[in-house]
Amino acid sequence: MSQTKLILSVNAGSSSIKLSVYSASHCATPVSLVKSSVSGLTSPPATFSYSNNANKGHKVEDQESGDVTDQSSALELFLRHLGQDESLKEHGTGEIELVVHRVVHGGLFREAAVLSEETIKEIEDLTDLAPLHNAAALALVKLATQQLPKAINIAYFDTTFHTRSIPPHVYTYPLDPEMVQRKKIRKYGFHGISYLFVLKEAAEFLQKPPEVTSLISLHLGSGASAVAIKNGKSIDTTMGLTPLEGLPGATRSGSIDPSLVFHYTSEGSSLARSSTKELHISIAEEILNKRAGWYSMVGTTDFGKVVKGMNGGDEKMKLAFDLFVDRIVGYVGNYFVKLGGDVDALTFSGGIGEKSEELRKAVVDKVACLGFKLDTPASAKIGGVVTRLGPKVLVIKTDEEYEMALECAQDKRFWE
Ligand SMILES: Nc1ncnc2c1ncn2[C@@H]1O[C@H](COP(=O)(O)OP(=O)(O)O)[C@@H](O)[C@H]1O
Ligand SMILES: CC(=O)OP(=O)(O)O
Ligand SMILES: [Mg+2]
Repeated sequence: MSQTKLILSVNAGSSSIKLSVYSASHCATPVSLVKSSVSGLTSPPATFSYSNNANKGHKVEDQESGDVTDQSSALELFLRHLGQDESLKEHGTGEIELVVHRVVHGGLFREAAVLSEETIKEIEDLTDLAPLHNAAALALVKLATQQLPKAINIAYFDTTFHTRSIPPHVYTYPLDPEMVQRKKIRKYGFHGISYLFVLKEAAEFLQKPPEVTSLISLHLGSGASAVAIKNGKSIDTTMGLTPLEGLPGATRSGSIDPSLVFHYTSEGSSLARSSTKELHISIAEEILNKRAGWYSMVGTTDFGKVVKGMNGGDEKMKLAFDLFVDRIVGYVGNYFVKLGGDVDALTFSGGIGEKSEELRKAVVDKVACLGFKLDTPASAKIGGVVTRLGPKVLVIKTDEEYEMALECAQDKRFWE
């Protein structure tokens, strides 16, 4: 029997940070001890929750945390609460030994990477290609290294699930091959940790091995994307070189006519004021990443408020909702064709996918011509990890933190 270790999973999204602690041993299923999150980072004040599964464990429910303004201050708050959580001392050495970080852009890394000076440098070089994510993730790595000095830090990448299998004619952009090669310009794809979790859960639910399971999966959160999974492998996804391509999001435009940039502002290529030493962001990139999406259309990053406003008769909110549905169903149609109609399920995940019955109903109604339908009321309670809403429609509560801990428990590099 191998030793038990405490793993801390750190999932820095664009509007939230999700943190979980697991007790794990090599090749065993990690046991969840603590779940915590800070949400609403783009619509302050942020909300902090902490819950230990043990009866006597530490608990904080939806506490407004005005002084938490970014992912790093969120991790500091979490670590203060973790320090007060006596029950963790009963597991393993009582100290966090492995910290697994979700790093959104992993370029061509083919597997998880132990964070060293060299791998951190490689990730730093990708920072400008995930302007809302990579710099924040690296700041968290630095903080975790300072505050948990004995732990090994490991990066799990959103990109690997896609870069392992998307074929060249899909990942190549029609541009000068010399420049493409030199600048490593290609579709990378993101949300891959979430899609791997969704694939495994959908396959188990459908009682099929993942290797023969085909899905159209939607990850709809602050950042939104879709993927076509053929026999367990990503064959296309909507995000590209950066997480900006494809579907619109809370503050992101998604795909637009590239010429629009030059019409929008004559200073598009100048550096934005928010550029830092670590992150170079042009004015155009700032507008399309941080000042677009439903935030720009209706002034909120919370899609729940978009739905509420629409239901209350607000026409602008309805436009934002309809536009999102339109772009989603366009990709569902596209991927249905790419999968030759061989689709085991259409799955919904992410904050919006898991919580908005209106959005799910609108999407499924529009793709009814492809054979998808709801036979369970759209208002059905979403319980457990997988909820079936129709013959080929599933809601899957994604868990990137668990997926990273599971992969870590299975990787012999961390247990020798
Ligand atoms: N009840 C709800 N209805 C619709 N959308 C919701 C609801 N609750 C939360 N959301 C949306 O989910 C988003 C967060 O999704 P999540 O996947 O957790 O975020 P992130 O992209 O930061 O990882 C929020 O920004 C909000 O737009
Ligand atoms: C890649 C991405 O957009 O991630 P998130 O939705 O967590 O911000
Ligand atoms: Mg997320």
